[in-house]
Amino acid sequence: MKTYYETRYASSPQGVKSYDTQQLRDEFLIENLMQQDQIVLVYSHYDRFISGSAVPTVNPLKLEAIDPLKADYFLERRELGIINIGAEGIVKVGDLEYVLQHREALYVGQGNKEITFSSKLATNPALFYINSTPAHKTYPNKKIGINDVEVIELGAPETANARTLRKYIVNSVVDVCQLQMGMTTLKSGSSWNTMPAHVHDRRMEVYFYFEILEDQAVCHFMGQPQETRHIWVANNQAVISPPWSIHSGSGTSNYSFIWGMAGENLDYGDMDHCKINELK
Ligand SMILES: O=C(O)C(=O)C[C@H](O)C(=O)CO
Ligand SMILES: [Zn+2]
Repeated sequence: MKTYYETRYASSPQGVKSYDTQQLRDEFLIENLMQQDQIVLVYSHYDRFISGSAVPTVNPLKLEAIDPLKADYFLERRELGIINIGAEGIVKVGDLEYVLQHREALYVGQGNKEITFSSKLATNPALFYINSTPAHKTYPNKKIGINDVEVIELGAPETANARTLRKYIVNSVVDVCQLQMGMTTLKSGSSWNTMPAHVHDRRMEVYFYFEILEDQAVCHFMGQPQETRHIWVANNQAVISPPWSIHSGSGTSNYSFIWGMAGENLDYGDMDHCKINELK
């Protein structure tokens, strides 16, 4: 089977208070991304956000509609964002081919029927990370190269949170219905992402962690600001963040992550920041 999918339902903050470690992981952690020769998709009931991956080697992989969509094709009522974190790959949309190098992205608008993923070299494949959200309108497809992104430097070495944030799929770079995607890379010696932490009840978010060194991990924090929980995350794993939850992490070494979100608005800056010394 080339496409594997699973569904995750929404949890209330009250319910999550009593979750044990395994239940937290079952509900919010996505452990099986970046499987060779497979498309893996996780359909979340938070804003009907899909997170997934495609790792083609010898043969191309076709993005097919999954049963929860009850659609004739995947993008019938959806838009798609793709970021390649592997070697050179090609995304074919209808008759058009988009070559994506390492850390390049593609936005694909609603209504495109045929999407296939392939790698230039089967021995050194592309690693496509995928996010998709419901869409009401078709916007043009757009490749986003490393020079097209908006770059922000955040944090400081003194507070162990110096990092570079790159906005790939935001409405100042590409027209979208509701999807936003970007990448954040921690500077050497810094460990904390998204600290000070925030919530945005208007949008859910998914963090996909990569470039975590072997034998290292990131401790991801979630939950309401005064009722936090943690989930240990390994390389190429993602965490679903409900709209009511903080999403922040501290690594035992350097790492990067791709954030993707959707919901009520396209305002990246719409966040309620939490006071660090008031977190519980
Ligand atoms: O390091 C950060 O700070 C982030 O990457 C924050 C995310 O972009 C985010 O949570 C946007 O809402
Ligand atoms: Zn956020």
